[in-house]
Amino acid sequence: MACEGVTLERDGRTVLADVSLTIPQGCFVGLFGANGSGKTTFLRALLGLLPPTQGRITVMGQPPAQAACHVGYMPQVRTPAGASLTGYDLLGSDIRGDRWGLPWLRASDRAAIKEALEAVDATVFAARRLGELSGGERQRLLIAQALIGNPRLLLLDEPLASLDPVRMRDVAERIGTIARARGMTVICSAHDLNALTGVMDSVLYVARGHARLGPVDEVVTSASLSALYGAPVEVCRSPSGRILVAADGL
Ligand SMILES: Nc1ncnc2c1ncn2[C@@H]1O[C@H](COP(=O)(O)OP(=O)(O)OP(=O)(O)O)[C@@H](O)[C@H]1O
Repeated sequence: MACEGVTLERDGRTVLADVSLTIPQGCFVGLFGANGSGKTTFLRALLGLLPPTQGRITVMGQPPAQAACHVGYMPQVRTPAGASLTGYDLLGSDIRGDRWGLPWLRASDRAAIKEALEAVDATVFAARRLGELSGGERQRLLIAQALIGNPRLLLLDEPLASLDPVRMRDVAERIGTIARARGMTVICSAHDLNALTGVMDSVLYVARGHARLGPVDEVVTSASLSALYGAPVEVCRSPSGRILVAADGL
């Protein structure tokens, strides 16, 4: 996907200004930035839900709305269907767009559901009602839902929120594995950089209306982030490789 001179506004206020970047197919990008910096706004623009006020976005060479059938999306505000539905109902209704559920699905649809559930290790609770699952378990089902249909571009808005640290790492690695196997591009917003290190190829940082895309070692440095934020940002690495980004307001 590519952005050329893209400006995005919400309610007449500029959120991102004159952003130009290219994400090659198959790249796993971690999307970071403070609250309100424009991560969700950017993802919605890639879905074709928010047209740029300036510039051009292309997804697989097409305008976003035309490419939407190749895009899987897990929104940040998650309101899964009724609490009495099971995970299988959730994923099945997504494929069929109706209320009939798994028994009416084709064998290929069932295989797609099985693969998506296995990808996030959610098979074991997929037959239980959504209302009886923990927040993290429901979250894994929603990631599975976004994987259905074999998207070429997967947009995940804070999929790791409310997962415990071990599960966070596990889910991130599972998404990375399936993305590599399918050659799928992933843009995954998160607040903890360390949850995605080793999985992501690049980081995309957004701040003050600007965006910076590149390898972790180039973008996540004190100099680069201080320039992006327009204020001192300190980046430290622990002996084990964990990255700490510290600044007022981050
Ligand atoms: N529906 C909306 N109408 C008007 N303004 C909005 C709307 N949604 C978001 N905004 C504004 O757009 C800006 C960017 O919000 P956005 O949700 O993209 O940030 P974010 O980086 O995803 O934040 P967070 O980390 O808190 O989820 C914020 O100033 C926010 O108040």
